[in-house]
Amino acid sequence: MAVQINPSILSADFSRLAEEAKAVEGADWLHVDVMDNHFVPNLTLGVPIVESLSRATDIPLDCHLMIEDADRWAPQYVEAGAGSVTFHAEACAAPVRTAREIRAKGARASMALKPATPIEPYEDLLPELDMLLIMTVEPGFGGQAFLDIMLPKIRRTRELISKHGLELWLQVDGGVSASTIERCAEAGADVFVAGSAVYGTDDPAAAVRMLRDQATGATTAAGWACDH
Ligand SMILES: O=C(CO)[C@H](O)[C@H](O)COP(=O)(O)O
Repeated sequence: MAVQINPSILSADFSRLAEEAKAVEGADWLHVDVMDNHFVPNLTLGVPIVESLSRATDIPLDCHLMIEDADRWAPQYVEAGAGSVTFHAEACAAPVRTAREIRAKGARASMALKPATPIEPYEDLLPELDMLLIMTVEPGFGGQAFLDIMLPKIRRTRELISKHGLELWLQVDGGVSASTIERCAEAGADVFVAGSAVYGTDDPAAAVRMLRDQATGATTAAGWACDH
């Protein structure tokens, strides 16, 4: 699979979301950060805004639910127009049932792990998922420094994906920029969320292209791109 770059609207201007979506034309997905001020200490947006945004852009929505009670809410984001819904392992009582519900409603099912949550207890669940998100910052805010200590977890997850022969996408989110994306790609990530590194520039579409070129180069050099 070719690498994918998903700009995070957490760093966009929330009063102009439709225009901000147009500013990243060429991006693979638009990463929508849903925060409830309980699971994370920040509050952003919910179902009605996702519904409006899905009508305002042709870029598919990659909704990252940083909320409690994810089992209850995840299917509603599919109904609101999300093409991919990510729930947190730490906030989901029944990840298999929730992933199956997301898929049954026609979206891609994804699970996220906070930095302190290991991948190993979830190995048997991986076939139920279309994507695994490894947080490379503590979730809640954009503009944080990338956590290098997550690179071994990315490597171990890539090895598990290869071991089981899965078509699972491996996403990283938090502090992904021109100076960190190559390390993530070398470690095995293939879907990259970037907020400030895209929306913090004068030309967000050009930033997407540059990040894509860097990640593609690093993935090819690492030599694992062709086997999945
Ligand atoms: O999920 C998130 C924070 O919880 C954001 O998607 C992430 O932090 C993106 O912002 P940046 O690229 O500036 O780190």
